[in-house]
Amino acid sequence: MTVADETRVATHSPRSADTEVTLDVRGLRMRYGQVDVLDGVDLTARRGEVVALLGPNGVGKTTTIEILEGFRMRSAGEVSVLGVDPAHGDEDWRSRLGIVLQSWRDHGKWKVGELLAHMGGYYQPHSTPLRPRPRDVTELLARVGLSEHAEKRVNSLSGGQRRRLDVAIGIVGRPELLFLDEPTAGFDPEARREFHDVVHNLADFEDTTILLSTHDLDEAEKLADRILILAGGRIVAEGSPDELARRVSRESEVHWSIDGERYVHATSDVTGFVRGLFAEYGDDVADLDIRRATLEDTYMTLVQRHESGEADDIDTTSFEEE
Ligand SMILES: Nc1ncnc2c1ncn2[C@@H]1O[C@H](COP(=O)(O)OP(=O)(O)OP(=O)(O)O)[C@@H](O)[C@H]1O
Repeated sequence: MTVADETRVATHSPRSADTEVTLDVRGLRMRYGQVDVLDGVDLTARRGEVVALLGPNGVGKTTTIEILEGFRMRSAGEVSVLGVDPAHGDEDWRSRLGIVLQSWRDHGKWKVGELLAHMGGYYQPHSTPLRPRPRDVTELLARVGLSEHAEKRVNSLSGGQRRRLDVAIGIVGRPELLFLDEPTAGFDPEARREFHDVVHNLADFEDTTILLSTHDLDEAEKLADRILILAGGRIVAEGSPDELARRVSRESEVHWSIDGERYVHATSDVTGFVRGLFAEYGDDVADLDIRRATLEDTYMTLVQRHESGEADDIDTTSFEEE
């Protein structure tokens, strides 16, 4: 398995407006008892796009994903997943989805390789020339870093290895659309990096659409073309990490030093400021560093704004202008 280049930050090209929409959700509502957990969620994803769903604990991320997977009936709203309403999805539709649940504790006595071959068997009748199904087990084990564990029983795997197997099960059928619910919980840094490589490859080379929920903002920033923040039952912000950062603060911090003395200046015109700095001090400028609000800063600000009731309108311009 190749080691991922962690400097790569969702660099695959943005999907154009005419790229096929694989996920389309309008006014999704979910009520548990007297509580409206989802209160009008709108979201869209295009083929090959990686979309990250962020939000505080208990906000309804898993509920949303389970509705899209067809595992949970919604209270109201329109939902189209690969052109089908999940409430009426048949076997053929299901074979086009890949699912990595938050926890999957079955099949403990199976050997890893055997389990993947068994699971893969379900997809064989749904193989197409464009998407040969299932994936080759040896290739799949290598891809998720489990080659050495093919003969081990599932219940003897570590937590992180088990999670890698969950990912392998999710992609054995070469899905067009992959749902990942907190996929890297329990991963060590190396496994996380390798997993990110797997996701980039799926999106870039196989045009797989990916919807993932995560609490790891660094992971969201590395993987996602677009980030959705769910709060109070709705998507309160969406956009690329940069677009979201600009919503919170249009200013970036420029740090530099001259003759060992350190300076910092906040500006919304970084290019103009830096040009002026070099025009004035030339080669004396050292340690130049430009810092924009991190996704964590942005996320905290947007969620707190929402919780304090001063939420602004959803900014969907990035998506509509594509
Ligand atoms: N079957 C159910 N019956 C009643 N309430 C439920 C049910 N499933 C979930 N809930 C409630 O709905 C809310 C949303 O839960 P959900 O698991 O979708 O949140 P989440 O955003 O995925 O949370 P986390 O980040 O902690 O995984 C929670 O308050 C939860 O307690």
